[in-house]
Amino acid sequence: KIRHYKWEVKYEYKSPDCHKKLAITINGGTPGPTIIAQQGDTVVVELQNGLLTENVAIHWHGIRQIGTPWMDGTEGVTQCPILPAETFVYKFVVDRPGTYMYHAHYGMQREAGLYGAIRVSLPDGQIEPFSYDYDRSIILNDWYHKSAYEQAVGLSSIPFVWVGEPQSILIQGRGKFNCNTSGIASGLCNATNPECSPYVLTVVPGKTYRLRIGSLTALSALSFEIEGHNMTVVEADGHYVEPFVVQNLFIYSGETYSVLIKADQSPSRNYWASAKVVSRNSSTPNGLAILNYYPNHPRRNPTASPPIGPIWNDIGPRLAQSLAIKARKGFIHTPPQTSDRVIIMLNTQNRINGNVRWSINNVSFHLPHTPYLIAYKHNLLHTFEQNPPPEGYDSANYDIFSVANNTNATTSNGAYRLKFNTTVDIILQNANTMNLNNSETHPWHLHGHDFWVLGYGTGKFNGSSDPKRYNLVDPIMKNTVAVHPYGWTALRFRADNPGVWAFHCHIESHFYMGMGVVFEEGVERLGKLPNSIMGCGDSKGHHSP
Ligand SMILES: O=C1O[C@H]([C@@H](O)CO)C(O)=C1O
Repeated sequence: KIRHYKWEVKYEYKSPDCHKKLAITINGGTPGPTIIAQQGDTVVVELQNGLLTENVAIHWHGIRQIGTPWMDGTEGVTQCPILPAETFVYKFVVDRPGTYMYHAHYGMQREAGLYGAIRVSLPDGQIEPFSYDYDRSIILNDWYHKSAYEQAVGLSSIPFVWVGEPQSILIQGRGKFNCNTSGIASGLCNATNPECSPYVLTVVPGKTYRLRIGSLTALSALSFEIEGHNMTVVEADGHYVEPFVVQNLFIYSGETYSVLIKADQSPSRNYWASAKVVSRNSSTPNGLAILNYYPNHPRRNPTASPPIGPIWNDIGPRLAQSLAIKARKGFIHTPPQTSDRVIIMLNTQNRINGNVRWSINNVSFHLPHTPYLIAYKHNLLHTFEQNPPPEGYDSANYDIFSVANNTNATTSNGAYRLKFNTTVDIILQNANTMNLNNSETHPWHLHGHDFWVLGYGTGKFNGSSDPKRYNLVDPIMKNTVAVHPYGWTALRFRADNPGVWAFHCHIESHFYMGMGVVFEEGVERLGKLPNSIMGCGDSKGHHSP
């Protein structure tokens, strides 16, 4: 089946947390429309750029784009940006059931509100390996009052201006900023605006709900919980999870989960759902929504106070949850038992030419003006640096626990070229930031593939002993995974999808500050590129014959 959507993207005044802001909307909304499709369907999105003076590009997060790498929506990697007043047609197949998302992938536009959910159901006649009565989705986000543009300029200025903690946490596009905060001009914040009334999930007592939860936060790692209700985790990034029960779900930007919730508490009242910032010492108030037990009034506040949530700096339970996520029995994709190449990626914060940047093996990434996909396919290799980034770092002499100088750090747009159909291991190694005793959580997202999560560890990865502890039996496959503070995460994937693919920290400001890399694989196998992705940089006039 073809699922056809017509979207207009434009700026509008919105008050998702009661505070008025220019937000980027799709057909008038943020979040935008949910794409609902069935496995094997073709999704067609006719996107009209109604922003007056800004380009745009939309990435279909978690969709592998097999055979359509030019539809990945990553500006500078897979396409030229879409100019104002132009229409670009995205067309791709959703080949796996599960919970996915879409969002802007140009500059820092995602955090202006350009995002939404994709839900892919099983083909007719097939059933999920778990049962539920109703299917619902929410996206968690954090929200800033400053524009994405102002933030981006601050991040690349000298002196550096950090974006700081978000003003609000949004649950399905709704949050609550305290309008009585000093310094808020009158008329800018209205606590009774219906746009910022909390999101309400109405449940029928006794029924079981599949709640699909995605996070597209710009910065925050979150803990999500529903007062008095356990959640059974059954899906992660489109893959079935061997079920386990949690009271709170840790979720990092770019991840999706499905949890089962049974409405088995007293039906005499409503309950709070809460999303709290963890991993950063944040002053952002928890995002709140209402679990409404029918027939209580949906707007009646729960009688109890909202759950407080876990302590922000306790890594233990977050690591424990990461380790608990395994592929579901009967749905295990066994990984290749060995790999052809191992790339170790040291994640550091550095100062380069006076700018605060993030680097991988001391190389901070920046996007070229000619998208890589076009450059490789049309042999425009002069458009980016041909020197590939390093395969590792001097681990014997590097102390990940101290503030390092990294005076040799540079910026580059060189790419890793992967031999087609080989197996690649990536070890993401975390380290101290430029601040004493500080290491952050980074959710890394890979375009075009799902990877196996082979293991996590604390401290420095040991290349001879740690691989012996890899889970090669039932590892989960994901497209986004957390690297915990001072820890490492090991991934494995098959370079079997011809194209050029970004791999980056999903924190919007961190990618903007250079925290990413690009992989090329099998571009020579691709047919002619569509003309619609061309037109910028040296791809001008390079229309396919
Ligand atoms: O990239 C970042 O910069 C700040 C801080 O390290 C410097 O102000 C921060 O918390 C980040 O995640």
